[in-house]
Amino acid sequence: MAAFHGTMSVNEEGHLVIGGCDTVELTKKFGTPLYVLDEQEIRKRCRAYKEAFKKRYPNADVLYASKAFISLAMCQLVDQEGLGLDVVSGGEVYIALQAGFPADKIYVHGNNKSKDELSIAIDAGVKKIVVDNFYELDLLAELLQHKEEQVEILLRITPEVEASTHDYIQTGQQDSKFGFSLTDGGALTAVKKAMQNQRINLKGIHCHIGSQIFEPGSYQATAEVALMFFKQVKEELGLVLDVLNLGGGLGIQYTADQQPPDIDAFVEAITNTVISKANEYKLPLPKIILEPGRSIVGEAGTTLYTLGSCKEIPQIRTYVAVDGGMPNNPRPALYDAEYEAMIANKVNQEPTSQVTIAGKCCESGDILIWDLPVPDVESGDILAVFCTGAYTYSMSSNYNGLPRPAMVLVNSGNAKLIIQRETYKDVIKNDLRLEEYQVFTEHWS
Ligand SMILES: Cc1ncc(COP(=O)(O)O)c(C=O)c1O
Ligand SMILES: N[C@@H](CCCC[NH3+])C(=O)O
Repeated sequence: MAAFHGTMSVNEEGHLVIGGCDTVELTKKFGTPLYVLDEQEIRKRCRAYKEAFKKRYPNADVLYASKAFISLAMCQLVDQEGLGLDVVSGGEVYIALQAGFPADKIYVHGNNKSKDELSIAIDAGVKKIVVDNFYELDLLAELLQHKEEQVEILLRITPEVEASTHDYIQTGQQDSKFGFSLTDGGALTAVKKAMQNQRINLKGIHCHIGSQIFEPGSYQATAEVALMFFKQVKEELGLVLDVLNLGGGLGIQYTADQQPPDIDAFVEAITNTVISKANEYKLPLPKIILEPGRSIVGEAGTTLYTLGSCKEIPQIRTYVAVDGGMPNNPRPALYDAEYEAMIANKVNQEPTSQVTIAGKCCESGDILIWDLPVPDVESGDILAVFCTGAYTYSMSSNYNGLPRPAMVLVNSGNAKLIIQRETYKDVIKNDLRLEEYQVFTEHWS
């Protein structure tokens, strides 16, 4: 049987319970597919990061990487827990500000920020920018000529550390679209350029080596590279950098065979390396920033689906389809991501067979789980897919005209609807009819 996560348990009816809520009852009230977020689990993980630093390295900030999952309620929750926010687009800045997230705790990332995105952020009081490339440095300089403000920046460098994870989510290797290169001197040139601009306050360096990573050693290697660069900047340019942001990326336990380090051990490994290397290079201890996404929200999420059609191919395979699929969770199709799941209304029943869980899209690749052990199943049963809090809703689409599911935040027997289910009307809310298009062309001529 798949292992429980967070506050999960089973009740007398043999139903899966999350945050004190019977998941079968949740589906009756809110329909399926339904994303369920375990509030206590999210808060616990935010606190674990904060605590891990507080007891051994207080000069640290933890930012939640909102790309994993952002919504108004999630921003509020993260703010209540005292974390900052990593955003990656004008849209994410907008959501954060609409949620009332403090602008001075937001960091703007991205490898191709537009002038508008930068300008809107700065005007709204968001003044911490992680600069990725020379184009952006020039854009920023141009923008700041017409503004009063000074901005704080970190320069993203490519540490040339290859983390062990799926190729699509590795970002620290030399051949990567992200960051200034160390080997061709680009990173040092960027520092010089930033130092020449009075409106730019260069605080430090950012590195992010990828996502769903289990080895603290990859972070230790990254910290070593970054601090070596701090040393070079100090020796060659006389500038002492204050901030080292080592990105996000700590992995989670999607399946029983995956063993991520716990948050405390992960932070300990990083702080030990930073302390020892800073001492070795005679540098003051920098502020450390981490920006976890998946390890905050991933295991806290469960997606509930209703089982529908079934196709049995004797001696080969049985496909059972759910009422969602790749539009709500594109990760299996994109990365061959594996998930564990159980039948939420038959938790105590022993498996009798294996079935393959298919989505409802017109794609053979729309398979959520291959060969899942299940008890006897029938249409109408509820499937709970675990660890779907990160990179599911945030990467969802309306493919095949499917409305996005609703989301509830559960805690102590209460379920709060934090994202409404899209309607068919929502699916066409931006569409215009041909005659409306005519109106636009007349406008331009
Ligand atoms: C710059 C940056 N920071 C933080 C994150 C968050 O990563 P994760 O969700 O794996 O913690 C990402 C995504 O990989 C990222 O690109
Ligand atoms: N979207 C990826 C992770 C990329 C993280 C963003 N840099 C995933 O679902 O695993």
